[in-house]
Amino acid sequence: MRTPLTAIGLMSGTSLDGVDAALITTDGIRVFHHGPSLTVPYDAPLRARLRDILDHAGSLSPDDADLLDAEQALTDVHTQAVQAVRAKAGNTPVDVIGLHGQTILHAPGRTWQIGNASRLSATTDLPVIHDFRTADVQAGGEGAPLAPLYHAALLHGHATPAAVLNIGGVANLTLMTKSGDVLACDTGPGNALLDDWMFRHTGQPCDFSGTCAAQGTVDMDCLSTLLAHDFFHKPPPKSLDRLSFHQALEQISTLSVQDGAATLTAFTAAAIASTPLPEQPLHWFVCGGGRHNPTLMHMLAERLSGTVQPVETLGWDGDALEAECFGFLAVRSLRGRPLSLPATTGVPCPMPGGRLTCGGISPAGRRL
Ligand SMILES: Nc1ncnc2c1ncn2[C@@H]1O[C@H](COP(=O)(O)OP(=O)(O)OP(=O)(O)O)[C@@H](O)[C@H]1O
Ligand SMILES: CC(=O)N[C@H]1[C@@H]2OC[C@@H](O2)[C@@H](O)[C@@H]1O[C@H](C)C(=O)O
Repeated sequence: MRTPLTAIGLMSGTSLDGVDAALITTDGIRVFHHGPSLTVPYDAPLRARLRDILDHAGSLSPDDADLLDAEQALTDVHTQAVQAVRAKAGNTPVDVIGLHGQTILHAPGRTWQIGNASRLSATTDLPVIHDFRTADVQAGGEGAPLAPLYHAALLHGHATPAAVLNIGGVANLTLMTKSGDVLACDTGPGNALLDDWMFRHTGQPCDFSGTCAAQGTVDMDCLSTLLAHDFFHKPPPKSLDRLSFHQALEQISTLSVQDGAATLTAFTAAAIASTPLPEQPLHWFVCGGGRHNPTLMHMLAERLSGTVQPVETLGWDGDALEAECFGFLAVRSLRGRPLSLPATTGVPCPMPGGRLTCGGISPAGRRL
């Protein structure tokens, strides 16, 4: 075992709701301590700017002035998150930051996360590992999902086959088989389509507690149309962009707000349940914001053969898991360990990744 390091992981997810930060102590194989975590929400103007960038990322140049300005604002929220976690942890020494950044585009052969590692390093006086996905994509992988090796580290010693299911803006799963193999993929939409539907029809950011969907009826014809998307004909490993299902809201546009919410919730659940897996999990452990939606959790339990429970039943924090993951991956990156495997991203061989940036700080004397 190599010396454990203390890392702060930072994740700005596809829901664009804010940056999650979490502190962990790990050697990149096992996790020795889960420290505090928190979310710093984006204010409405930053959220709107990020949404606009995401909608136009395909035509943006990396030196676009508005893009760089938004990136700076985004980075400064990340700095606040690091300072807040450090304060919450009693200013315990931290070795490294893992900065995922905000994905603004994800397509075959190209993945783009914004967030200025050099500025973050300078403002926090810490080394930063960032750009986690590029090496995988350049080697021919999907570049996502990257959480599986973290999920597998946490599942170590638990009954298998078991799955960890993250329902964020997009949903992704990790299966650990009976023999301990790890395989993974994005499964389809998570909450993002439902969020967009609710915002369009009610001005609310999401279907709080699934109450709107619970009042509606799933339109089976619309659901079949949604499930006919090409993505569901591809075998895993596979990954998605937040906008991959952008036509869905038009495809259900004639439905009432309640029936639309019910149909989109069923779409997320049915997409997960239809993912082809070599073994059916005995247990599904759910993390990400979707586990706060009882209508979605109920629809999942109806469609899956194993038990469906939030990851809190294992003592994990389902709102901090992705941020923790990028602290874990930062330590793996420093140690040259793979971040992805052929069965998690389709990369031809186990692939290290991430880049170290020390923006003006001296790495001397740091125990990396
Ligand atoms: N109380 C709640 N009731 C219903 N839905 C909720 C609730 N709390 C959170 N959510 C849903 O969870 C979403 C946020 O989930 P999460 O923070 O896991 O996403 P993310 O990390 O941004 O996404 P990704 O994992 O795709 O990067 C919200 O946008 C909302 O749809
Ligand atoms: C390209 C990108 O940012 N993908 C995210 C997104 O959000 C969920 C799902 O789609 C997953 O593939 C990934 O995030 C997690 C942290 C991952 O890489 O495992």
